[in-house]
Amino acid sequence: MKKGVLLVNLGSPESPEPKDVKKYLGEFLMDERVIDVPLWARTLIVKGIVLNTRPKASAAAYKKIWWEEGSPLIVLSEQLQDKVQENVDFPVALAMRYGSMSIKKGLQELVDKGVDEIFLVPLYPQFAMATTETILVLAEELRTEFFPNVTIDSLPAFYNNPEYIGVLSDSIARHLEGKTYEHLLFSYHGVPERHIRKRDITKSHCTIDGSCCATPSPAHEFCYRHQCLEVTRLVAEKLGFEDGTYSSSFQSRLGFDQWLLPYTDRTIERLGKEGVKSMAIVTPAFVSDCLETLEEIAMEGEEIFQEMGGQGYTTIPCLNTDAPWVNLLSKWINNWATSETVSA
Ligand SMILES: C=CC1=C(C)c2cc3[nH]c(cc4nc(cc5[nH]c(cc1n2)c(C)c5CCC(=O)O)C(CCC(=O)O)=C4C)c(C)c3C=C
Ligand SMILES: [Fe+2]
Ligand SMILES: [Fe+2]
Repeated sequence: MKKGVLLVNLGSPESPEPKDVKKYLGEFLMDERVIDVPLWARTLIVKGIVLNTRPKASAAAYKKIWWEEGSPLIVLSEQLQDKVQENVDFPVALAMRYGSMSIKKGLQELVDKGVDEIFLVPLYPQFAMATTETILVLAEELRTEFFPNVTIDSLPAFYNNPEYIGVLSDSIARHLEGKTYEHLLFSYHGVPERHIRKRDITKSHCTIDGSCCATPSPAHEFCYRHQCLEVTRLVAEKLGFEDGTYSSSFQSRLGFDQWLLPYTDRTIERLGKEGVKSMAIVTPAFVSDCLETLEEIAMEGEEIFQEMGGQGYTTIPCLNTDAPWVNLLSKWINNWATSETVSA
């Protein structure tokens, strides 16, 4: 048996031009785990509405953050892959759930190198139907159809792993050193509330009423909201933050459904209106900086805060290729390779 690793992130358009953004959004949003409505309704929403309106605006946003080497999300994920490869003695491949760097190509690349035991690493600290689940389901479908002789293990969500919380807390503390800030906002990518209810294995726990996520339940294994709020709680505990100096919010909503509250843009607005003069913001649903952190948070967020009278606005980068994060991820991979159990 030969081992190999497949790191998987979300993906980006091929270029920040509207036609490429449209193609990418078409694939992404037609995923039944992202826009989780019947096919006819999804087709109507995505092809009839979103793809006729959004690509132009999204392309303009991508243009603001695009690097000479390409999409920040892809470039940073490739750099992460290279650094992890330096610490691991078997092949480390990289794939994206959407776009040309497909999971099928990633699996094929490993198989071509003689790999038949694969460790699949969704690059998301929290479980969500629209991220981790869609990766795991597609990888298993591809395995069954094209690579039946390969085995696939996967890294579970690591939102509450003490070493991950340590690495994230150290990064936050380092970026806040010497900075003045009155409030630290933990902004997570949002999902429609319906996604949380759908993955409630108890069928009754997730009332999303303010307290369910703080009440222990087996539902939390698949509760994105609980897993996000836990990251905030654990980091705040680790760094000794006082109540009232930090909070959590959810960004990047799409459409008219009820998404997880409170919304990040409204929270930044409220903080500014309430007279907070300086704030910092961290985005722990992402391990690599991307459109949602570099444009929506670092650019739009600052603009909103300043319009409301805020002055100091500090954006904390994602873990990207920080050595402690690279080392921790490499350690989980090497642990998988040497033990029978898979845990983060
Ligand atoms: C971090 C986890 C993510 C979850 C959960 C998630 C859910 C989710 N996203 C959309 C719609 C869009 N997301 C977009 C960009 C985007 N989303 C994530 C991550 C999560 N999404 C990332 C890392 C990115 C950035 C990609 C990049 O190229 O840098 C976009 C595209 C950009 C835009 O037009 O704003 C859309 C659209 C839904 C509907 C959803 C859950 C149902
Ligand atoms: Fe998203
Ligand atoms: Fe909950």
